[in-house]
Amino acid sequence: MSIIQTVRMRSAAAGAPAAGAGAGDDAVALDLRGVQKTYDTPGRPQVEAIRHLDFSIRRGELVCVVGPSGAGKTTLLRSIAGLLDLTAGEVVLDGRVVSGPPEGMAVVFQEYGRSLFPWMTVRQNIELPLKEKGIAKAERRAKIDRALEEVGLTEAGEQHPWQLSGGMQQRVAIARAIAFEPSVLLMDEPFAAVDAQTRAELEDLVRKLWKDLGVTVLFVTHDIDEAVYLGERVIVLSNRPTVLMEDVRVDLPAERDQLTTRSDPHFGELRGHVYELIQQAKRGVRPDAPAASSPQEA
Ligand SMILES: Nc1ncnc2c1ncn2[C@@H]1O[C@H](COP(=O)(O)OP(=O)(O)OP(=O)(O)O)[C@@H](O)[C@H]1O
Repeated sequence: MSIIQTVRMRSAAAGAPAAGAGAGDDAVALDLRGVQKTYDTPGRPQVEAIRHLDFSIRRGELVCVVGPSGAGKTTLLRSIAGLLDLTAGEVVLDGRVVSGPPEGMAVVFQEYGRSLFPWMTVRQNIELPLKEKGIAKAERRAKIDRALEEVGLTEAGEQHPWQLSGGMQQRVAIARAIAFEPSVLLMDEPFAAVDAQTRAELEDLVRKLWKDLGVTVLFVTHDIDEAVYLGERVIVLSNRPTVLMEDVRVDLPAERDQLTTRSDPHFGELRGHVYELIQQAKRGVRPDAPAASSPQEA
């Protein structure tokens, strides 16, 4: 997906207030209520991607989503981002039903190379959505400075993306997202295309930003270790059509680092548990499967 789509996402109008909004829970940033998505392409068989998803994310939480390949992770993310029409249910962001790309959301995609404009400097790339939002120049400058500092790229502002490493480019994409000060930051396998060492650094950057800025993060990944290392919760999806396998609470200490956390026996237990859930999901075990009938009933 391109930055153009990302920028448009941010500038479109927010949806209508959700039923019960106002009396709602201020602590909930994102609420999925009975979300269903079936792709219905004329001339092609229907694809039921999401059968039923209900979960919420509290303000300031960092939640990861994992699931087997083809489970519907991207469909889920695009549904939350207001890029797909749902078949049923609703996504509620800050008490408002998402009916198109919402104002308070920013997305970081895997393909940093395609999401940054190569002819613009790093600062100009970060500035673009701020301009779209109508923020005055002095304030834009301050927000860009802070975002660059947060991602450790203060010196790179006048460079172009193609002059930077892949990891640095992804930092620029993250800086652009946080400069915008979204209510919810969606990250779609953002580190899948970088080397292992850079990936570890970027994971630590996400934890740091999350703590510094208090932003709510929904992070989709294929990587079970990454999900457990980063998240306060890991939402495990079933195979397609998707339902929730389990919402796993990651009760590891808030202070995490690559060495200590990953060698914590409890990290190993959590990792093993999520791994086992994914293996079950791949075998077709799912919570909504009808219970096997007893011989008497057969
Ligand atoms: N535009 C579309 N039209 C029809 N079917 C689609 C469309 N997009 C996705 N699908 C189907 O929906 C299902 C879920 O796809 P999705 O890309 O959301 O899964 P995923 O979990 O992100 O996959 P992966 O782990 O491989 O990235 C798949 O069967 C896919 O083929």
